[in-house]
Amino acid sequence: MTTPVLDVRGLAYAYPDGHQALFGVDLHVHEGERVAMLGPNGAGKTTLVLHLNGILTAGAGAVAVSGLPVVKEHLAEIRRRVGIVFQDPDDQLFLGTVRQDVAFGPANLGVRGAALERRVMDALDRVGMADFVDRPPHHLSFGQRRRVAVATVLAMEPEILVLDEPSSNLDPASRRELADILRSLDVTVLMVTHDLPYALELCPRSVVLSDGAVVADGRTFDVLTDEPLMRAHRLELPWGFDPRTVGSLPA
Ligand SMILES: Nc1ncnc2c1ncn2[C@@H]1O[C@H](COP(=O)(O)OP(=O)(O)OP(=O)(O)O)[C@@H](O)[C@H]1O
Repeated sequence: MTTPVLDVRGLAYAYPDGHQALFGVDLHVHEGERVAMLGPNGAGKTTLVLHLNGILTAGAGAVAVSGLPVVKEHLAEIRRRVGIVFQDPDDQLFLGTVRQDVAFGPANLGVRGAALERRVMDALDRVGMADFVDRPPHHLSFGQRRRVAVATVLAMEPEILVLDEPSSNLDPASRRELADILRSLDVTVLMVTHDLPYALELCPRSVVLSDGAVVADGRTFDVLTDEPLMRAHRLELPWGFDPRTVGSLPA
């Protein structure tokens, strides 16, 4: 078996106020997988994500990315390997033009000149935003800003792309277009979402986190059709949506 791109073992974490948010989480994601992380509000999904690039430090257990432990001395390399797209694109776009925002990360890694411009244009091409390179991000629509936020992360050439609620606040066409983009990327994906049809459409595998622990890990179709599991962990399909009539991706 190859080394997982993402290897989370026995991860436990309590916030400084004493609230225990994670209890011994295990999660292994291999190269090229697209995995959805599902779970009710307060399950610990964001807390887990914040451990993946060292924003939070494990209380117990360990996280490694392609074999490299997420610890203080490796943070710069870990942050190159793990690209996190946060729910609000405005957390990631703060410069005057789309070009500057997408160039920011690779420029910090020392990429310069034509190589930097290539990285920027490649990343924008992959999200269909190359025509917007000279525009101020704050003049773009929310959906366009989310795509640029994805490009800022792709420009770092990460080994794993972590997305927090990628479909939230998108209109149906933008939601579908982003799904097409995510499917076309040749990168390992971990996607936190409450949008269960999106998980089914994009991710062959889903992990369910509830009360800080993994309670299911398997084919998305199997998870979404396990009614007792769904009920026990407050997961609800949209009214009228039946995974059986949509089919599923191969595991
Ligand atoms: N800074 C904090 N200090 C104390 N407790 C916190 C803090 N941030 C989150 N928590 C608690 O930790 C638990 C897990 O929160 P987390 O944000 O990871 O859940 P989540 O699964 O991402 O939820 P959601 O689906 O609502 O985004 C919750 O009970 C939450 O109240």
